[in-house]
Amino acid sequence: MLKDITVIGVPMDLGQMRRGVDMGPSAIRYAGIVERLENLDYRVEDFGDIEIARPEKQSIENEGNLKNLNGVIDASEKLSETVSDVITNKKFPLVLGGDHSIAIGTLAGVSKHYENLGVIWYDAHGDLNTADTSPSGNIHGMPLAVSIGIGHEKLTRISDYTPKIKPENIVIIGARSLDEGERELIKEKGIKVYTMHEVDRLGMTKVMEETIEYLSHTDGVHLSLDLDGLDPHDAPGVGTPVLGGISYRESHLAMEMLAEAEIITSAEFVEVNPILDEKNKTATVAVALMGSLFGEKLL
Ligand SMILES: NC(=[NH2+])NCCC[C@H](N)C(=O)O
Ligand SMILES: [Mn+2]
Ligand SMILES: [Mn+2]
Repeated sequence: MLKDITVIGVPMDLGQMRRGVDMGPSAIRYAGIVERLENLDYRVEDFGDIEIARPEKQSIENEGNLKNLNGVIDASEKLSETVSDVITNKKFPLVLGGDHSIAIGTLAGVSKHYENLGVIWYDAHGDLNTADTSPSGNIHGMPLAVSIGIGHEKLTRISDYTPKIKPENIVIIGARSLDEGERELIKEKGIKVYTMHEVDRLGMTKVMEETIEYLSHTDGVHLSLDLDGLDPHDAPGVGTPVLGGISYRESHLAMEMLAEAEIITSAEFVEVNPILDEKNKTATVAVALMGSLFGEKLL
């Protein structure tokens, strides 16, 4: 892994309707992310936050079934450029959300730099909806579809190219809530998914061994970790919690195995909502997982 990390905050809340997720980056910084990584001998630079339009200032514009479309597009373009610059400067981009719609911008910035980018989508959800299939109109339920080139043109063409990633380079881990259209897309595109059934049945060790093997032909791997992939008992501060999730321990194991395999080239941790949290527990869990991802060990 690169020895230089740039932390980028994205106080995005336009991709869903619950207030508070814009404070995610602050909560993660408060939980000590910079110090944690510095203690592992990384040089860490905090870029600060990407500016997000506040709905109070600009009228909430819905286009079809896409809430706050223009605000999400603006932020995605800015984030894409910032992430791309970080990679050009040979630094590891570590993006802190914010709701999961930010993955549209992150992947737009990352994928330019790889021929064959792999993506690990650690999440209770597939985030594979489009305006037509989404039950909510919330764009945080759409970023993975957008990144394979499916959805509104203004979203799929962020940074002027599409698609960002190939369906066969994606592994979803922790899924337990999929909408009908998402199931169809998964089947149609043959996307690799480890639902909670497989996590239980195989155990996290096997799931990660297989994931690492499955992505071995890629030239970079982006980790997009939605804190709601974890069980709400361990990560209560999320906007769309789903019971029966991945445990804190399994998640540490997953991060440790990724660290050992040395395959992760960019990462984002999303959906931390301090208003819904218990004493910053979810941000603290996020920071602990980032510690493991970057090689923290007990002995
Ligand atoms: N990133 C997330 N937490 N996504 C939740 C999506 C929930 C639901 N599938 C929707 O489209 O609205
Ligand atoms: Mn989710
Ligand atoms: Mn998600």
